[in-house]
Amino acid sequence: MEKIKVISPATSANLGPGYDIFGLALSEPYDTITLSRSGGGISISVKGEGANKIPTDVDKNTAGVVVREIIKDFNIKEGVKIEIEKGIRPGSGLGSSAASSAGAAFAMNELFNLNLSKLELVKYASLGESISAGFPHADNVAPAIYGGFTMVVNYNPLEVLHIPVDFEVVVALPDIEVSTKKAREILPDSISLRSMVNNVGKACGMIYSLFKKDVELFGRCMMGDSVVEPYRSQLIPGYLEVKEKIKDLVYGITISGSGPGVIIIPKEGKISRIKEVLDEVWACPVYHTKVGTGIQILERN
Ligand SMILES: Nc1ncnc2c1ncn2[C@@H]1O[C@H](COP(=O)(O)OP(=O)(O)OP(=O)(O)O)[C@@H](O)[C@H]1O
Ligand SMILES: N[C@@H](CCO)C(=O)O
Repeated sequence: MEKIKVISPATSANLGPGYDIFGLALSEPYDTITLSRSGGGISISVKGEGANKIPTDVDKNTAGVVVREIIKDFNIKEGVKIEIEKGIRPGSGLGSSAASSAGAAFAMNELFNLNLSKLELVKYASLGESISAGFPHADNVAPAIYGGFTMVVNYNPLEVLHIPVDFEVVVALPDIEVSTKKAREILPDSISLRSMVNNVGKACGMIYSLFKKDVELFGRCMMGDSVVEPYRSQLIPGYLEVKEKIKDLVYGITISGSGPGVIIIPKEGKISRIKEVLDEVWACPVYHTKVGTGIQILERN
């Protein structure tokens, strides 16, 4: 194989109480990533949403870092041309940086027949997250690779659990820039025992709800985070207003990843009213989508 083209989806990390643990793959938006074997070295081109804000330097681009590390570890003698078409705006809270790193890891595995497991792909992909977030958090790259709902239950050694799920979500992307690095820096180093008990309880409720297919329980527990949302909501003007205005139209709403994206679990028949509220407050892009199945191959030749 000389060339492979994949689509790598947006993901929503944390989902309220599952900070750095829970993640959900979305069906859209997504990045399209093409890797081709080339004579030597690594080259990167980026076009699409927010391309002007994304470095093409191998050591600063999340896909570049992943390709560089795989080439080194597998002693690959060829070069790789990376073409990224961004469908996910960077700094969105929708796993824009993760979509590129996960897509690159997945495509390298196919292009060079490396036979890496999904867990190994997550390990490589999370190296890309180190440069965008300052920490190799895997809660966006895991759902991009596995699809559905994922839990990073341990970081060292890495352990990822996966539950395939299928429900509708609405994602709003206000025109506000929040960098993951900054949104991590404002969080406290320690929390009270009471907050810990609250968040663990809500996280347990969410996992149980997936086995019971109880989307109401999922959304209600997702809104129960008492640790992260109180800090990060300050970085997203309009968030608390939207939350109050749509509370009767949704099963749940929370900040997606580090924001400013917001993930909403809508009640049946309420989508158009939800969109009206989002339009009144933010007049921003809104995706009515559903949980996705992760990275897909578009072409290989
Ligand atoms: N291929 C890439 N795609 C997107 N962002 C990239 C890429 N390579 C490097 N970056 C950098 O990563 C940063 C964006 O990552 P950040 O984690 O802040 O946003 P995000 O991935 O959309 O959000 P989140 O991780 O909260 O879901 C930007 O500074 C951007 O320049
Ligand atoms: N868990 C990470 C996800 C970033 O998308 C954070 O919230 O900082």
